[in-house]
Amino acid sequence: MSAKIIDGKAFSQTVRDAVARDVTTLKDKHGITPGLAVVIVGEDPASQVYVRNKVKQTAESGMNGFHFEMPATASEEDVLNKVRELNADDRVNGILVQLPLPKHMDEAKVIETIAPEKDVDGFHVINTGLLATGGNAMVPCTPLGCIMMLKDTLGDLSGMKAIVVGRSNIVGKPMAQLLLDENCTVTIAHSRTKDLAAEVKAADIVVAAVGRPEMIKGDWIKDGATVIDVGINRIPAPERGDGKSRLVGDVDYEGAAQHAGAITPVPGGVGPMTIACLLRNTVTATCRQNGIDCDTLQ
Ligand SMILES: Nc1nc(=O)c2c([nH]1)NC[C@@H]1CN(c3ccc(C(=O)N[C@@H](CCC(=O)O)C(=O)O)cc3)C=[N+]21
Repeated sequence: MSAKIIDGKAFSQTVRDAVARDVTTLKDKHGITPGLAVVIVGEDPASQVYVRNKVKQTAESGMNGFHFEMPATASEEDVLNKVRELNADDRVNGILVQLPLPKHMDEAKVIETIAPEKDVDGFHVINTGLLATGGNAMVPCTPLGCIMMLKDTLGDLSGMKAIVVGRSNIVGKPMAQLLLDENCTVTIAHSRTKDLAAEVKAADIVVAAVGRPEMIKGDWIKDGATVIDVGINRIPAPERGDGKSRLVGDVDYEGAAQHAGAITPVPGGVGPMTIACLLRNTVTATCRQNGIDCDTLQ
């Protein structure tokens, strides 16, 4: 069997086109230009591609982008004050504080200081609570992108067995919640799971979000299953002969593609969808802050 490749790059373009149309409507009909503020503290080389793409695509969507870089030596209070300033700024509808933060800062404290209605990452406890209880949450961008790709590939997910490998607050837990909302039977696996291979083998949907290069082996995948690979791992690539590294996911792509019905590549899968969903969330936040029904924009 040879798997269908789920093209996150192409799908993200469709999402971004729709966002751009919504931004045009918000400007023309309501006189509002959505604004997204991104705060980066210190330098994490791993996230530089992300930041570059984000800034470029915010501009392309017609939104206002506000970019703040603070040194790694900034104090927690400096970051909290920046967040408070953005909370109070009417031009800013969405706030993203790039994680991870330097070790001397309390990430939870910074996140909980973001106004929940501007929390376009969906990391604030108000939003995680709303997601868990079926409310009107801001949904974290990566899980949102994953569920969009799954529904686009499979249609109705009702009754399917899904496994999420990884239990982080930013991907694993909200992903499991979204799959549950689609009436999947959901397993959350982690480092203490006994016989992970057997758990994965039972699943119709596999979402891998562990951050370990190629740890999910191809022969663990049930024939015909749909595989969503959230991992973006940079590893040495001596075979290239040019000293450069390469990107791999959390799934052994070549092996898994022999069994899967459909699979996301890395790069070009979940990553581009995450950014598109950040823009989508910024439009959603703008609508909610202004009492506009987002569904009627186009
Ligand atoms: N508050 C916060 N929210 C985040 O959503 C967040 C964050 N902090 N910190 C860093 C991580 C990382 N992240 C990525 C998103 C897209 C790509 C992406 O688009 N990758 C492309 C290109 C990869 C490449 O070529 O290097 C791809 O997968 O095809 C990568 C990484 C969001 N993060």
